[in-house]
Amino acid sequence: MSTATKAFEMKGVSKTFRFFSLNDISLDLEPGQIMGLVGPNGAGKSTTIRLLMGLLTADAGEIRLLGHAMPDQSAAAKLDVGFVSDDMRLFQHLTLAQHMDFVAAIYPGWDAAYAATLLKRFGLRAQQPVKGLSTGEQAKALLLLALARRPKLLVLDEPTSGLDPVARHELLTEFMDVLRDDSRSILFSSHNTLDVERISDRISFIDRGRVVAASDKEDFLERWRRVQLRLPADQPAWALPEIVACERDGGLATLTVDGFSDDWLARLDAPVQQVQRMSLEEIFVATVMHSRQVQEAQAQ
Ligand SMILES: Nc1ncnc2c1ncn2[C@@H]1O[C@H](COP(=O)(O)OP(=O)(O)OP(=O)(O)O)[C@@H](O)[C@H]1O
Repeated sequence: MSTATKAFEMKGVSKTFRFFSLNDISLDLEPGQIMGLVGPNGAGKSTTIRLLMGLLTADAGEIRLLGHAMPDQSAAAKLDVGFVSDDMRLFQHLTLAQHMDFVAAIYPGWDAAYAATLLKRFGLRAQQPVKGLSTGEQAKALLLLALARRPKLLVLDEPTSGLDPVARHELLTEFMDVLRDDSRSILFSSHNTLDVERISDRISFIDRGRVVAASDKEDFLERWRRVQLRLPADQPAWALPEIVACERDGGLATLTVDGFSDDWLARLDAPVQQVQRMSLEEIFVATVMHSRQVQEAQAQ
């Protein structure tokens, strides 16, 4: 196990609003890794990130950002954390160059050469007042300001929303570049499972205020399969914990399996038609649907 300070840690964190509660969130990230936080609308992704950044105070639990207790030590933590969320705004009457000067004056890690490279790569004009930039350009400008600080941890709430596919591609490439220095880490939330699948080392699924699954990306992709096999219509389906869904069509059954292995499949002792890997999007949907079914069954 690594002894290095974790990029962040949340233990048993809860927060209740009038119509929503975030329950018992426990997540952590090793330095040098990217975590994708994935969840449906209103799942609690932004609330989790706001708690982590000390913008909200938890009702219960412990939060550490680069080893600093939050929110008490947030000033120390934030020196080394770059944060961008989609409700952030730039000063509309200033140019991007003025923003860059401003950020460079505050943060000692500012890397002017890297900022110049990002300006070119993102196709931004430093001398143009921000109010003349498109929405996507403003999002890229915010990301440039965060990236060029070379923070130890980047926390990005929906960083790719509003960006065109080319800009998204450039940004994801930039994220991978950040991790060339293996003490740096990224936490980002997204609905876009393709982006998450492409760059994350760790993935956490969140739904209705709870973490419903969290593991290494490879582990998710290895464990889940769609298995199609022949099963006579009059024979009951298997009641096994690994089978999270079973669709039947005449003599065919399609199983969605979490915990697949060749040995497991052999135990079913049925003629197999097809075994397919699942995309992260399919795994995400199956995880959320299954967790909701379990919760609803428990509530009855
Ligand atoms: N300050 C607040 N006061 C009351 N309710 C809040 C507050 N902040 C968030 N919520 C509620 O918490 C729930 C989760 O919101 P949150 O923004 O964390 O979700 P999300 O997963 O980021 O969603 P989306 O993908 O749609 O952005 C929502 O129902 C929202 O109304």
